[in-house]
Amino acid sequence: MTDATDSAPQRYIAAIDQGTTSTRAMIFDHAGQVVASEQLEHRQIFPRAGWVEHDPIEIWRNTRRVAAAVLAAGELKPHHLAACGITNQRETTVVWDRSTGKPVYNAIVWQDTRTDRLCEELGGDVGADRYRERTGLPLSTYFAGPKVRWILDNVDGVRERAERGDLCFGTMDSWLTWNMTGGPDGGVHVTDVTNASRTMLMDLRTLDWDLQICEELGIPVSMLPAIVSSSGVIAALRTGGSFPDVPLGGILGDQQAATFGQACLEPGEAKNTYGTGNFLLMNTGTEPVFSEHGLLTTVCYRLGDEPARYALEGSIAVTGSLVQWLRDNLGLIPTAADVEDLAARAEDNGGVYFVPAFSGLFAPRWRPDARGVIVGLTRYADKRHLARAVLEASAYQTREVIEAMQADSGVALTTLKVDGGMVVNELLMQFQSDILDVPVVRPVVNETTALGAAYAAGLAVGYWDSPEDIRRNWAEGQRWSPAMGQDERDTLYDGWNRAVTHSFDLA
Ligand SMILES: Nc1ncnc2c1ncn2[C@@H]1O[C@H](COP(=O)(O)OP(=O)(O)O)[C@@H](O)[C@H]1O
Ligand SMILES: O=P(O)(O)OC[C@H](O)CO
Repeated sequence: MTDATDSAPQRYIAAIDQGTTSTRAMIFDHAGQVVASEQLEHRQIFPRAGWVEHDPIEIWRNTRRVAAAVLAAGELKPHHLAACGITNQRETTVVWDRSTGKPVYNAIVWQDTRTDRLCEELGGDVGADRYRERTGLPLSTYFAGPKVRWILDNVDGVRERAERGDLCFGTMDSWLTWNMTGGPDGGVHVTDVTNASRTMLMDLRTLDWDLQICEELGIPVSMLPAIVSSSGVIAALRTGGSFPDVPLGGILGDQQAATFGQACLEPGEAKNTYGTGNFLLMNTGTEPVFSEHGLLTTVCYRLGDEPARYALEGSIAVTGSLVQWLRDNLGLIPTAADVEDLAARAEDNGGVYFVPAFSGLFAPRWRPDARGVIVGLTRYADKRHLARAVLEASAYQTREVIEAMQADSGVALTTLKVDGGMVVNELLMQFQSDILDVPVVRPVVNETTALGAAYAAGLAVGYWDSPEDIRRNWAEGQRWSPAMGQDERDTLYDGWNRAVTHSFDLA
């Protein structure tokens, strides 16, 4: 349908990128260029050490606001949108009442470690590796299943309501999809295969819920969403919303969306996203590859009825959020971006290393007993060196994951494609290239997470013809090449590895 007042209306694709730090709404054109973008941060709630929560109502309100604002920013109307996609922070868990839409508890965020004891008990019962063989995931506080169990066990009356069929569980994609397609008035309760693959409840081969694991975790199947492909029209968005009657054509976990948006379409192609955490994913094709070096096996994406594509993933819990900690907890920088100038005022880290094991250590070491440490301090060290150590921590953790990925895949990385909020930091990108000794490449369109969701949605409605359009639209924006001597590289990385050992056994 075109509005008679429009002159040659170009149709566009919208994407909602609901991340750990903020929620964005973006609009893309056929070339994959950003037409408009709006973003709102939400509260990070820390009820006690190791607990991290978000308010689902605040996130839903922010989603509505940025969706309305992005149309206005682009001077567009909803009928200009051919489709909308959703991408989201993964594993973060919401349980809500299907008749009122009211969450029974805050969202428990993927960084939260309150389920550590439950994971120990589950591991003791059946052995941690049993979950990995079926779900591709190690038993860890990171994943949604144990978080659902915590809510059922610890929020009064919730288990009874769940067993009556009154409650819905979902990750952020489900929560937003349900609300955006009508909520209590007909909202659809779905999740896509990539998000389902982060719950520790889905069988990687059948792409369906593993009823035995659901039973072991005491999670009623009635509260689980239906699992859908990452690309395919799911429903029309609610008539009274910001994008009325626009087809919802794609859903992907944000790291899978970034992998898709970076055109990692063939086995061996990989990207690293520098966001609240860092997430390195390598496409491994239509067969899951199981890691021997501490990486996850996950669904990369599934387009319509095609065979799913799988990925090896290295998940790092704390990278960009360490910069937030420097800003919010220590007050050393007014904005996240200021960390670069502060770090640049020191020529090196002065021997200081910061191991940000705030949620334990994820890939490749998986040490839930670890906690954050700063080592190597002398009277010489000051806030400049601390800022540098904060940035270097992202680069060292990324090198650990890449070494594991190369060992698992047998594929030596020749260049690292990067994206996410931290990659505007040129000092970090140069250091990353130095410490890896490979070039680091940032695309012209850095918002590859939202772009990946837009591509999934656009493919579902024929706005783009094939994923090859993604490859054609991908363009190199900036490249950093190694400029560090091998001796310095080895000295720094040895210092990091020694520092990490001091973070163990502190939980
Ligand atoms: N110039 C910068 N240097 C380093 N970190 C930055 C910079 N700008 C933003 N960040 C960090 O990037 C993160 C936000 O990145 P983003 O990809 O939007 O996160 P998410 O998708 O997890 O919400 C924040 O943790 C912030 O501290
Ligand atoms: O919100 P991001 O971009 O940091 O991504 C968080 C991941 O999805 C957690 O698995």
